[in-house]
Amino acid sequence: MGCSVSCSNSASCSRQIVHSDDDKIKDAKIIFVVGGPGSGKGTQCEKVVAKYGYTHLSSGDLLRAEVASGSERGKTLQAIMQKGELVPLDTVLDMIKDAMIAKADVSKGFLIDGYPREVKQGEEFEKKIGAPCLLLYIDAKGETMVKRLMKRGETSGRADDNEETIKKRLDLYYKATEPVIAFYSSRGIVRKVRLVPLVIGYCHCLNPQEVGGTLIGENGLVVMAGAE
Ligand SMILES: Nc1nc2c(ncn2[C@@H]2O[C@H](COP(=O)(O)OP(=O)(O)OP(=O)(O)O)[C@@H](O)[C@H]2O)c(=O)[nH]1
Ligand SMILES: Nc1ncnc2c1ncn2[C@H]1C[C@H](O)[C@@H](COP(=O)(O)OP(=O)(O)O)O1
Repeated sequence: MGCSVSCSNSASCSRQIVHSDDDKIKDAKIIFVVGGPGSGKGTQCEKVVAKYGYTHLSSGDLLRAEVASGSERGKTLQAIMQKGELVPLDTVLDMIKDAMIAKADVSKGFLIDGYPREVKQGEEFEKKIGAPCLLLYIDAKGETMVKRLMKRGETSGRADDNEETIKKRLDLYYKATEPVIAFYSSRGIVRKVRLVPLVIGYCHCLNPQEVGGTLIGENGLVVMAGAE
């Protein structure tokens, strides 16, 4: 919801200044988090949130919440997601925007996980919301992603964590999402995150300069630890 403020000098000013919801997020710090299915986007986002207090918004989680609500829109989405396909751009973008607005007053910045899935999604996001300052690209081998998702599928209850749909999601990732990385690389804002085996505690594999100083504090190092 927007709020409006009237000009105090009504004699000289009859104009109303309207602060819309869009204004609330227009200067928000935005970090896209991109990677294949099961690459560990959600896992790494949790670590960044724990350390830096950013707001984590996963497009997949937002869509699954809509499905769980039982709404008509959720039913349509479920059918698409079960097949491992992308839902319509406007739907996912509206959901992300609403979620950002809802958190705008308390957020230090947003980790947008699972978006953009294709270059067009990035372009539309920038038109409707704003530009990202960084894109974290979580890199993982195809066979690693498949292995993890098959394992996750044993307990996740996710209709798309099965062999056939995982393969389709992976194919779509290579076809549609990898070009996103090339698109933002040309702007110099992509940071490729290679997960290294976690032995004990955190692995400091990126430094503040490498992430442009945007994600972290003065002495901090970005925490990105994982394992095959
Ligand atoms: N062995 C291992 N497993 C991991 C690592 N990171 C994540 N996982 C597991 O791999 C699975 C996928 O991780 P997620 O963080 O959900 O990956 P995601 O990219 O968000 O996946 P989607 O939700 O499908 O987009 C989960 O079961 C994680 O527990 C890692 O570094 N090593
Ligand atoms: N930005 C986006 N655009 C369109 N569809 C999306 C989307 N983010 C998620 N979805 C849909 C299609 C995906 O197959 C499904 C699950 O997404 P996800 O939770 O990010 O998992 P994954 O990355 O493993 O595919 O939700």
